[in-house]
Amino acid sequence: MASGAELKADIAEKSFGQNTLFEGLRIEVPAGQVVALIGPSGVGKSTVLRMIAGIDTAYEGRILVDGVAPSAAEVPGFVFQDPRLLPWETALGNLLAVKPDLPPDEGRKLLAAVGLEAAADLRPAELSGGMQRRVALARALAVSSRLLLLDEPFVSIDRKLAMELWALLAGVVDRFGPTVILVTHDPYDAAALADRVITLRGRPAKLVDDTMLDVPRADRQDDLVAKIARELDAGMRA
Ligand SMILES: Nc1ncnc2c1ncn2[C@@H]1O[C@H](COP(=O)(O)OP(=O)(O)OP(=O)(O)O)[C@@H](O)[C@H]1O
Repeated sequence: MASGAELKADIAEKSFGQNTLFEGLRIEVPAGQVVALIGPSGVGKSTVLRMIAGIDTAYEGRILVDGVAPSAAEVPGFVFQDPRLLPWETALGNLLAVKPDLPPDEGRKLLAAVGLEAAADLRPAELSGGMQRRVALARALAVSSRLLLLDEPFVSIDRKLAMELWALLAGVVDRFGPTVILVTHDPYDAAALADRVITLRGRPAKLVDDTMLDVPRADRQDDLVAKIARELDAGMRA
């Protein structure tokens, strides 16, 4: 199994005009860790992801992915709030669109890993919303199984579907071992999935909490997830 990427972010300053989002924010993530980055809307979570991905380079400081700048590192897999699939491509075609050299058999295996072996040749309009989100996850894995950046992938879906997707993502993590940064404002996502939860708050945003969740993911029953989520929520608001 390929190991996940190692991340080191030392952001001296990140501003949009007069709006200083970060001043002295340091986050280090060892290979293969699943980190949930939580905090209120507008605190700067998505901006952190864009900087790690090398999409946003307008900051002072240094981000290293496996010891090199994001622009020189392997492109990460990105999952957005909405699946953003190409409507004219099949599920498999959507994987090949971002990774043209992916052998189709490998693409089918990735789709099978997210439970879509029978849907590889269907177009997005023929897929349910949950299935489209699975394709988006398989597409991210097609790009990289070493670093997955997930930006609110469970937002605006009901809890039942979110729980299905949590289980799916947990399976992907167990199988492929990527480093994952999961941005969410919902502490339930973090409680269900993360090894570690980092809470950001304020403007400029500070790292106000950094907690390891010691109970293995597979052993977190619903009531424990709810309890951890309540504690995280209280910490986010404190
Ligand atoms: N391209 C941009 N130009 C100017 N301001 C921006 C830009 N991108 C983000 N911001 C501002 O930076 C702040 C943080 O935005 P960001 O999207 O990173 O927050 P977030 O924590 O991910 O919020 P949400 O949970 O609502 O997505 C916000 O005040 C936003 O308006």
